[in-house]
Amino acid sequence: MTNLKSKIENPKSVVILGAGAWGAALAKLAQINGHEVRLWSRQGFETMAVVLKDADIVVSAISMKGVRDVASLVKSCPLSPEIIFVTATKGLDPQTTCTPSQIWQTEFPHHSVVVLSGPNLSQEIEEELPAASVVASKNLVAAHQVQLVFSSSRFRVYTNPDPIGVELGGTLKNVMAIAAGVCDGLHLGTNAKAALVTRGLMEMVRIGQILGAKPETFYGLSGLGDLLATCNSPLSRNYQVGYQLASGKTLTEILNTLPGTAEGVNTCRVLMQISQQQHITIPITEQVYRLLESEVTPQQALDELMLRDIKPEYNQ
Ligand SMILES: NC(=O)C1=CN([C@@H]2O[C@H](COP(=O)(O)OP(=O)(O)OC[C@H]3O[C@@H](n4cnc5c(N)ncnc54)[C@H](OP(=O)(O)O)[C@@H]3O)[C@@H](O)[C@H]2O)C=CC1
Ligand SMILES: O=C(CO)COP(=O)(O)O
Repeated sequence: MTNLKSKIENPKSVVILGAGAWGAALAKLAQINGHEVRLWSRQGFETMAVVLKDADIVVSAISMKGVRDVASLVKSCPLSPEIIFVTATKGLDPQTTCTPSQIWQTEFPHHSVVVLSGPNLSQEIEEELPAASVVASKNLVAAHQVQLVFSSSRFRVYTNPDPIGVELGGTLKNVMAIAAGVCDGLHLGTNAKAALVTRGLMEMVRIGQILGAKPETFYGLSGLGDLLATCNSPLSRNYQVGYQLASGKTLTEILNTLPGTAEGVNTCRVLMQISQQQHITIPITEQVYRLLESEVTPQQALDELMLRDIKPEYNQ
């Protein structure tokens, strides 16, 4: 355990890849802790090689669609063997169904890869409101290094030894946040929302276990915590997608005006591929998918869920 009140004795050189909402918020968190921070964006003037020079920690806050390209660009640059990679992306690769950390680990098999995920709506972090998050890795020494970089009196960071569970918690909840937005957009009430989020969590655990996550991880900050944040906040872009679908807008109209990325849209499609390959029952995800594909209306999606076969709460 480390006493945070002691001043930072070992400032790191931190590179943040992606200058979107989350990259900018993470850069600010590391900067206020006294670390040297450089932000890379594909729209910036500095080359990746220049930005990465002497980096200790490289944080990817790129949206899922750019992760593969950015990881191979990083691979083409000279790198210290000591660099720790941190991934903060909450998505799944449509081509391979891999998580972002699996992509980074495959590209950099000799480096430590740490997942950072939690209930962290970037606007609240920018407003300096208190929040907590999780850093997870097979290498807990590396996770602790990253914990030190970001921990402060307003950002409390925990370590966790289940990177795939922590990563999937943050990724799968985006689909549930779309469903929660629909629920609120249809004014279905608090009971309906509680049922949706609870059954959604069970669905997340079911998928997560098959993909190698520990069930208990989903009851922590990166699972239940992020589910509560994004299913209840209009700041969540995924929630906004659902809310606006319920108000009759098309997905194209919504995405054209949405500020930033709603990863749940792509994640939902990838989860349908996974559920077909692995025969996993994911009724809520399936209805969100059908809604996104305009195969059902919000009301029809609700009816489909309510009229499924009745069954015991556990061991469906
Ligand atoms: N915002 C939030 O509250 C949180 C977001 N996240 C996750 O972080 C990730 C980023 O989210 P957020 O910052 O909000 O999204 P934004 O849409 O604000 O930013 C996305 C970033 O990814 C970059 N990017 C996208 N495609 C490429 C590409 N092909 N090559 C290089 N860069 C690319 C964008 O660059 P450009 O600007 O040039 O398009 C931009 O810097 C998502 O996976 C999200 O789920 C996680 C926790 C909190
Ligand atoms: O992941 C997030 C908060 O933890 C951000 O949610 P959205 O991507 O839905 O805005």
